[in-house]
Amino acid sequence: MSIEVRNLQKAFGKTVVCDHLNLDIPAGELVALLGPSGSGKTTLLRILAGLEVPDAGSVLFHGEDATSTDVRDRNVGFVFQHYALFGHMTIFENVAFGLRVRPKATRPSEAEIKSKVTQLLKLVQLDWLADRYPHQLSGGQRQRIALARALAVEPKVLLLDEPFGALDAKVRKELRRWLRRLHDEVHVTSVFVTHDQEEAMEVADRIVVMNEGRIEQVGTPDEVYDHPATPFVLQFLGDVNLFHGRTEHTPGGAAVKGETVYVRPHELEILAEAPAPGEAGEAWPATLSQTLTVGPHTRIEFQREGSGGEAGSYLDVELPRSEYTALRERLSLQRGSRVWLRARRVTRFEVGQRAA
Ligand SMILES: Nc1ncnc2c1ncn2[C@@H]1O[C@H](COP(=O)(O)OP(=O)(O)OP(=O)(O)O)[C@@H](O)[C@H]1O
Repeated sequence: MSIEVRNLQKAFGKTVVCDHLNLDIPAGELVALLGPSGSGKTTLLRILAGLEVPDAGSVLFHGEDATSTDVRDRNVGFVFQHYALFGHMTIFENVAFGLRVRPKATRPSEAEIKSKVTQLLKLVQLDWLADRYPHQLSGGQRQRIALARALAVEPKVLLLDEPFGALDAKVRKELRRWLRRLHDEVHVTSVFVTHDQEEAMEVADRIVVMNEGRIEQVGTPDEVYDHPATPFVLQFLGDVNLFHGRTEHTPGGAAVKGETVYVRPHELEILAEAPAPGEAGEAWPATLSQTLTVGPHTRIEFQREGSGGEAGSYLDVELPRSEYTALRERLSLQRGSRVWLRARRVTRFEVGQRAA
């Protein structure tokens, strides 16, 4: 089922949490709402669910206005970060719950419930845990059961709020891939909230980047990473080095037009000497100040040289560990080494600002 959000507004007191939001989610997509804490992701999700009422605007499910439809009639499934399973029920009964509480007319038979729950437990690859109780499961297993329980009632839309937030890094990673595969099997339109850009990039078909109640950009993971629409998106999706580019005074001198140049750490290469005049790419002289190796990557911190206002500021370069080791040998790199850093790729944004 497709979801459309039209001109949605919501404020808590004076805090505007959803600021004229417009969004189209085609049926069957897996979409991530990504943004920092307080950007309005959860509030948007709760409005989609019918747990929160917007001040203005509308939500359409499959083209029909669902803004005032009760949460029970929206046919949505939820999975939350701390989605407590019923502790006194077995895993099987937890998953069966949504089917058993249906009104008699639409309640499946006992045989149908058994077959459906077994099928769902197989889908989340935990059928061998059917007779256990929630406290006997790991956190990751519990979240998979929570998903099976949400899917049991065949929701038209699945809403997940930081579903893996409470789990440790390794389990989170496993569950992300698992969620992606699961979605490829069931194809239910799904929206999940996360503040983790890696999680969004790895799992989602499309990412909605939110900031201060507004949508900054909607796009595939590649689109938002390679072609960020705003400086916020660029900076939120990964580390970046920042340079202040040229500044122009507009006629009359009332306003200053500037430019900021952004380069990601893995887009900088280390050269022993200044590039020859006319060679492509911008380059900056810098001094190596320290290196840090974490797993397969080495992060090398440099300080800019020169006499401009940015002399002394730090620049990060990131290389695969083996590549850095080879380069260190070749250029005899050590703390204090003077090199040039050349950008393979830069992103520029104009900054229009009033002159002081
Ligand atoms: N019921 C409420 N009453 C008052 N303020 C609220 C309420 N719910 C949310 N807020 C405020 O609205 C803003 C957005 O909250 P929301 O939970 O939607 O953001 P979020 O992007 O999901 O953040 P997080 O990642 O921290 O959950 C926050 O400033 C929050 O304090």
